Amino acid sequence: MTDTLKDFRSICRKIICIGRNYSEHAKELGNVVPTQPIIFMKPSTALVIEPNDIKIPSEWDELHHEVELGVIIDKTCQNVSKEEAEENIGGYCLALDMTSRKIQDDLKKQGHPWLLSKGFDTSCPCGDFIEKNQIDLSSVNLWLNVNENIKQNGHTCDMIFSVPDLIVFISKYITLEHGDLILTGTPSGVGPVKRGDQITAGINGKDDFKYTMKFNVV
Ligand SMILES: O=C([O-])CC(=O)C(=O)O
Ligand SMILES: [Mg+2]
Repeated sequence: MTDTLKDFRSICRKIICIGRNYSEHAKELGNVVPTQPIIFMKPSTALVIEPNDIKIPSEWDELHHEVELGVIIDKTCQNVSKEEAEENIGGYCLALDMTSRKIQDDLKKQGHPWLLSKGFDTSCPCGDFIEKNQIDLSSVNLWLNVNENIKQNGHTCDMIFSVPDLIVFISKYITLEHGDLILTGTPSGVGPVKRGDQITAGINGKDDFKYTMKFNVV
């Protein structure tokens, strides 16, 4: 792992996101559980870091919060095998996939891409680099509070497609590069936030490792 990866938020060239990777979340929005990963992207301009705010675009009233585990790619790779997948991971981060559910629903009905609903500026709040050895992929807890009320509390053991499976799938079609970020999907409990709300999110990893971040919604 090279040192520049600690600064992944400024070198990241692409953010690849997974949709419906937890069956409880697929069901809560009335979607079928996928049989292969659903992928979409956010532009790197979607990234926002503390102490900056999540900005709801002016014509919209609310966004949905989705807390997710972010995987940061170390080595540029294509066509990765399941055995090699782990070697290409440089570290992790806590991330939010902020979504205009109303816009996404309208786009879905029309069969259009989701980009506008999920790729606007500040739609990807992201925490600091987390060392690989702090995370055991089979037992990561992700949680999210809105105004001190718990809304999401999930475990990566409930992912439909594991992180290695996702790297195998994506790298078959898209070259993964140093600093790329993969958002691995949200557990259930997504819901609205409005201007004036505060989101606190956290990740609990190995050996009491804990990381939290806080964002105001404006
Ligand atoms: O908008 C959605 O429900 C798809 C998605 O990003 C997720 O499951 O994390
Ligand atoms: Mg998501």
